[in-house]
Amino acid sequence: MAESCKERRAEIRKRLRVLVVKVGSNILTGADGALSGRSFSRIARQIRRLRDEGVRVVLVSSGAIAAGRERIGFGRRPLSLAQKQAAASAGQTALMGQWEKAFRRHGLGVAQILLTPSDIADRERFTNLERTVETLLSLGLVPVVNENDAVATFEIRFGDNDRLSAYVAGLVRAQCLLLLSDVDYLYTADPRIDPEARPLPCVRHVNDRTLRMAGLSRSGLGTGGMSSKVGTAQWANGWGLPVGVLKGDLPTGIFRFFEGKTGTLFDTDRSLPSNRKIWIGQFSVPQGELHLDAGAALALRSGRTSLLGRGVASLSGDFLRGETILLKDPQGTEIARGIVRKSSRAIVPGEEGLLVHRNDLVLSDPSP
Ligand SMILES: Nc1ncnc2c1ncn2[C@@H]1O[C@H](COP(=O)(O)OP(=O)(O)O)[C@@H](O)[C@H]1O
Ligand SMILES: N[C@@H](CCC(=O)OP(=O)(O)O)C(=O)O
Repeated sequence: MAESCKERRAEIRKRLRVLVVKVGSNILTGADGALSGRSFSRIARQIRRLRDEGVRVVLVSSGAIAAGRERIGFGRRPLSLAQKQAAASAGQTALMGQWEKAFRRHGLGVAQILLTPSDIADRERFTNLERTVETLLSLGLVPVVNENDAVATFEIRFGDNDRLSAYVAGLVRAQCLLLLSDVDYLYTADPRIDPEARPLPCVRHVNDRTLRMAGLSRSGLGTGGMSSKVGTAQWANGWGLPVGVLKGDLPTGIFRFFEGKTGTLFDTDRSLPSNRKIWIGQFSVPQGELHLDAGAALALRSGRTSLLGRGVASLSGDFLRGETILLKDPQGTEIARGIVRKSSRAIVPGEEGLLVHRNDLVLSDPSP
């Protein structure tokens, strides 16, 4: 492995205070599809060690649907959405039971959190959630997060836990996200299909080529496949979060990852913003737009000024004070996102007054 990649992992490890670990369904189940204790206990042991070394860990665990299939007797046959949701509901208790047992052996308690995208998009729910997770961590518990599959619909769902885990990492402002899978690296092609595929220890800029390597295939019980891990890494790297993909059922895999001995590091040279800025820039759903004049657009791009009403030429959408809006230049290009201090009804374009404070502004990436 190139020295710089190894050094980066050591650096991330040194700065690590909060880590999010996501565990895929495949490593939590045996060949028969039933939950199998081995990975649970290996992961719990490593998390205990991390905790002893001062790292707070939030777990995102898949496996509810796999566990529910077994419980209900669905086997491996394709399921309708309603059947999957029923399986998730029945399986979630079995899944938590396994985590509870595994962590108890190491003197740690667990706490369950089930999320839907609206819990993240709404500022108040997001901050409540943040407080809850923070309290759980300071009480020494391990939060175990999963999607609330029972209520999620096709339109309103994270879709897979790779993406959910990046949201959780933003929520707790983790310095790293680890995706534990049944494969030890991102390879140049799916290693189950192409025996010539080479492992990639370090990826610096995820691009279309990287996304193509992951293809569309996925293993037995997984939902997202490697492509959802690579897509998640691309998104998370974009706002400053390094992401690792590694094999999850090894006794000391997490430590070996940070020693540079296994796994792929999707690295970024951006520094991690505050979680408020992560929320504004990535997680919130903009409710409207302010169209700026050329002077205001230029000033805003410097990233150091607040937006005053006199720089606004027009607006669109129906938004409330405290919601997120897009700020666009006269050509219609998005410059930034920010939390607005007045509702759309109270704004008169061109009129004096603070509309978005610079602390509530996040500059958007210039389009490539
Ligand atoms: N380029 C690739 N490198 C590594 N694994 C790949 C690649 N392309 C496809 N895969 C497949 O992705 C699978 C992991 O994704 P997935 O089944 O969703 O697991 P999980 O349950 O851990 O989320 C691997 O088992 C592997 O066969
Ligand atoms: N919420 C689902 C997990 C969906 C999912 O992303 O699964 P995986 O690809 O195994 O991480 C469950 O608990 O079964």
